[in-house]
Amino acid sequence: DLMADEQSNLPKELSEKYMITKKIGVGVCGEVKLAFERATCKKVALKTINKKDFPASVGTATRSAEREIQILQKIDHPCLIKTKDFFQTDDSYYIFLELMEGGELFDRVKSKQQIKEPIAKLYFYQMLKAVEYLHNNGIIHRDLKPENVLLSSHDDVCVIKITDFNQSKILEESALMRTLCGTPTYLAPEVFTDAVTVGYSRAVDAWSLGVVLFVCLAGYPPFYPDARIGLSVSDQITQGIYTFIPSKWDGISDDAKDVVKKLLRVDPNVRLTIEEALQHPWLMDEAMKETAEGIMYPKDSRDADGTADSGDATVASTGKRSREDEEE
Ligand SMILES: NC(=O)c1ccc2nc(-c3ccc(Oc4cccc(O)c4)cc3)[nH]c2c1
Repeated sequence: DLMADEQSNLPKELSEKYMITKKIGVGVCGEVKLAFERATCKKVALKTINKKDFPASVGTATRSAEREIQILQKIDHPCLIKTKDFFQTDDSYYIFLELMEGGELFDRVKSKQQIKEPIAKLYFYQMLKAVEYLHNNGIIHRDLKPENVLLSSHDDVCVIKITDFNQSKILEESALMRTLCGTPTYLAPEVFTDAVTVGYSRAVDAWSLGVVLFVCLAGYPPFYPDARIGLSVSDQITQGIYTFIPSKWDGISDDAKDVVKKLLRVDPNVRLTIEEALQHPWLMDEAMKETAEGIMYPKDSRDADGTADSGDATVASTGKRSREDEEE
């Protein structure tokens, strides 16, 4: 496990409460280790963010770390990772998170080559519900990928949780919104026409979920470096050029392909929103939703009349946010 010196420069109260062992994941901004709470012997994940890792932009690292921590402590949804504990020193943040025994979706797809369609649909439905919750709370994830989708167990049917809010963005009321609330007597026309396209930053999450769904179903990514394509990955993306390789996609339903096509639309204005994806025929599958709701809101958390205690409590206070809730 940890080298003695690493264990030694941890805050004393952290070492007294937890035993840190092996590395289980590496993020862009730090690493994730397996830890045990000494009092309960329960396993937890420890995400360490070193402030000094980006000397040049130490300000940015700290701000994004603080934003990540702010989001982690505010969110409450069965498909979003929860914080268990938190420590800070001059040069690092230590965030204790619930341990997801099934590991990262990335490794699951790698080991299974392709995820069976009904299971991919169960995972995708949970991702949509998690991102719907984030968007309704004015948060854009901006880094959705299989490495940031964790599985609660080794079983196919399990809860998934989205993690890593290091790249996330919190939507604030914008100057444009305040302008549009005023009297437009002296307002130039382009302010109105520009307003039509502002506020689609959340569409990036829909695109990313399209890529994640593609990878789960097909076992290969839609956009990847390949000399035979003759285009850089960024050109493939900006032109929306990808292939449904028949040998991989033959056994997969047309509805599943249709969701992917409508999420991988280059123009964010016509791309499927999270809400529209939840209404797509592929997701109109009561049996799947029954299974999903059953594992997301296990019966012990249900009250007498069997209704689930909604994980969207926070949303109730803020309700739906219009597209205009975007900073410029
Ligand atoms: N990037 C993040 O913000 C983040 C946040 C939390 C994370 N937890 C894991 C993780 C959890 C369990 C894994 O399998 C194991 C490893 C050891 C024991 C075990 O039971 C399961 C692998 C990765 N990866 C994470 C990444």
